[in-house]
Amino acid sequence: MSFRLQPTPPARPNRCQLFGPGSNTKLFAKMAASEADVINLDLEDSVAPGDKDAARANVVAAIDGVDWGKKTLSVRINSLDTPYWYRDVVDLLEQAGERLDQIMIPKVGCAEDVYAVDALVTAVERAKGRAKKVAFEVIIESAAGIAHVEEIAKSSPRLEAMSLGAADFAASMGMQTTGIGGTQENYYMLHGDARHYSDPWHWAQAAIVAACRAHGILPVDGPFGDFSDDEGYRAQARRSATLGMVGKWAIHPKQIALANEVFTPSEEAVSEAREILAAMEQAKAAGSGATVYKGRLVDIASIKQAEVIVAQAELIAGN
Ligand SMILES: C[C@@H](C(=O)SCCNC(=O)CCNC(=O)[C@H](O)C(C)(C)COP(=O)(O)OP(=O)(O)OC[C@H]1O[C@@H](n2cnc3c(N)ncnc32)[C@H](O)[C@@H]1OP(=O)(O)O)[C@H](O)C(=O)O
Ligand SMILES: [Mg+2]
Repeated sequence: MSFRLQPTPPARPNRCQLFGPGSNTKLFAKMAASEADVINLDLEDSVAPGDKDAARANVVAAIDGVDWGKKTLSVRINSLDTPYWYRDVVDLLEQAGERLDQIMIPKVGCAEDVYAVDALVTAVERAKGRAKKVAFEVIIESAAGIAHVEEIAKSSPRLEAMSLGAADFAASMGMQTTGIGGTQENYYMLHGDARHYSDPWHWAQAAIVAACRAHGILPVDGPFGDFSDDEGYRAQARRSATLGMVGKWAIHPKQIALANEVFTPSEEAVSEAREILAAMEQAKAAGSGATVYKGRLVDIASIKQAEVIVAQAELIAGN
């Protein structure tokens, strides 16, 4: 470990972020009753330009009018290249109560984007005497966003989470696809006659995870558009979890259980992690820094790996 210790991310469950358009009030109670850890009420791309004002008013009313239980409640504002975002921020913080936990800033391209929202949020919070500081989450979904991912990750003490937005990211990168996440038919290696599919999202996800882990932010995988494809969602989510992401978006209620399943460590994984910790306790008592567990090496680094699994399980069990 560096002399500068790796900061700890917020200790709250973030296995599934369920989205719903702010213009569709019929969904709000269903979202609140769901098993998602985080709710994202959307003012951005799922809301048509003509519905922006009504959606904003719906969301302001729903923040206090709906019982969101223990969920993290987040509102996605419009991006900084639109005329809508400042009104989103001002109305949310002037008119909604303190139940609002988080603002999601989409299409962040540089640290200054977050700085601008922070300045406005801070001014309105002070003017209104709001006791609770609202947190931020950002979406990396452009070439600029991924190029500046580390400076974005350290852009504000309000920042708690960062997601990959596969659709806008693909468009910004000029990728030849209309799919939102998942396997891409033309992204393969040929070995003889066999096609071996690679993951075109992998490098961006890995960059996000590294930036987040370096700065104490939760890395989250974004949407998977084909909500009729459970196995495709599961496979994408498993890759994300293996890389170090803590959760994934759901754009349909079908996807909530899938996310919760993948991002909750299995009983088997937790008991194996506890066995590794016990084996290392014995090794340490015997004056050794390494031992053999089920025929494989475990050492002091294995303690930290096992602690990640146990900590994830305890965090979820405690909520
Ligand atoms: C890609 C970029 C993004 O911006 S993703 C995030 C923004 N998108 C959204 O917020 C879309 C959210 N989803 C929906 O609006 C809908 O799910 C839908 C339009 C995709 C489908 O709705 P539909 O009603 O047709 O679906 P049904 O199968 O009939 O619904 C069954 C049942 O579930 C209820 N339902 C539907 N959606 C939700 C929801 N989001 N939350 C809670 N409940 C929901 C529905 O009302 C039905 O209920 P019932 O009638 O059975 O009581 C990204 O930025 C990028 O760039 O990548
Ligand atoms: Mg987007």
